[in-house]
Amino acid sequence: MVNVSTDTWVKAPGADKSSHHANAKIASNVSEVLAKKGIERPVIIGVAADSGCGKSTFLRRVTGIFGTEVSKTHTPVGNFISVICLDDYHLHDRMGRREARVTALDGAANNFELMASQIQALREGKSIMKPVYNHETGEIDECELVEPNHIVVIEGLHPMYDTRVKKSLDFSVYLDLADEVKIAWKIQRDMAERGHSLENILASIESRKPDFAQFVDPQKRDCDVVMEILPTRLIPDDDEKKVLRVRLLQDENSENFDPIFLYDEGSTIDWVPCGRKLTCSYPGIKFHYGPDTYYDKEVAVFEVDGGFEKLDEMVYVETHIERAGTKFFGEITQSLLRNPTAPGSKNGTGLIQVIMAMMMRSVYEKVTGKPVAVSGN
Ligand SMILES: Nc1ncnc2c1ncn2[C@@H]1O[C@H](COP(=O)(O)OP(=O)(O)OP(=O)(O)O)[C@@H](O)[C@H]1O
Ligand SMILES: O=C(CO)[C@H](O)[C@H](O)COP(=O)(O)O
Repeated sequence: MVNVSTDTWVKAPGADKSSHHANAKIASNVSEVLAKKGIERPVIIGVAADSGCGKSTFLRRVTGIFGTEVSKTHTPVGNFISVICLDDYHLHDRMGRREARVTALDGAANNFELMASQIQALREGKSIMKPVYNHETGEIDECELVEPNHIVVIEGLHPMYDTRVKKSLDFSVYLDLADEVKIAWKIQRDMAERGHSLENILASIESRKPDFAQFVDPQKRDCDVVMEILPTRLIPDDDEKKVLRVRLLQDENSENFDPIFLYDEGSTIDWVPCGRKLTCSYPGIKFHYGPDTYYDKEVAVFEVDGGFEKLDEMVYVETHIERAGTKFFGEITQSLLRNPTAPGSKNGTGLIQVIMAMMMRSVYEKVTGKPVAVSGN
């Protein structure tokens, strides 16, 4: 642990943009953590999505792939990955935003100067004293120490919005939910877990739409992978939005990763594996793989529409998924089995989240040249 008192600290650029951030600091030299943890160069990964779109669920699935616990906390939980919630760079507290009549999604309501200087500092191996946005109170709490780690995930509304922050990323992910799915998940969460009323939830989603469209949604056009979560095409008008069609859009020309493919790279395949080797209940499951264009980019699409019943049978599907970066036979299936009750374990969201977690591992290994120890085989 870096001894905060001995480190020499300098005020972080952007700290003067808000009184809440006045104590934000950056260590003036590379922290001892790098040597002690054997960190070559911290790998920075951005995960962008609106509130309630599954970022935490995805990052919990990253558990086990790296052999450590990863949760939405502000200090390194495991010995490998740290997660920073970018809400911590809100310029105002909740009351301040109400008075300024601005939403948290608005670029002007976030301190990108501070975000860029601190994420770059972590990438250079320096520790930072970072503000903390408290969602319980809506206030901005005292700064806390965040040390560099092998992987630093920055997740939230704007990881790819500011060009300086975007340039610091080694891998970028966007979770793109269709409105009807986002509403279904928000209702499920904000009513069940946060006691909100249906009308408040719907009003909140509506009020956020203009700023979401202007400041958050455009990030999906230029990132390494997009996970689209849409209503199924296997049945018409699925009111509950329980059956999902999930598409992984993979940039074919990304610097740090190679897209996965089904069977034969570059081909176009529709595959319905239900039958003797994969137990499906209505409406079953359908895979698609093939080339497409996405905002003038060439992408390789891996799509899963529907769901499956028995997690262990996924090993049959896994044998036909190529270049997923697995380290032993059945690793994707084992990772699903590690979290059998996690949301989406029996549909494309769980499967593709595990695949993206393995992409994160492959990016780390490519950038650092260091293999990640395999856990759990
Ligand atoms: N694949 C899934 N299938 C069904 N429900 C899901 C799935 N992933 C997440 N959810 C549900 O959606 C809600 C939000 O998920 P989660 O907390 O992971 O999102 P988040 O982006 O981290 O939210 P926030 O930014 O508000 O903290 C939760 O109720 C969760 O159970
Ligand atoms: O879009 C969000 C990202 O999570 C939140 O609404 C934003 O961070 C403000 O949080 P709160 O509503 O708790 O004040």
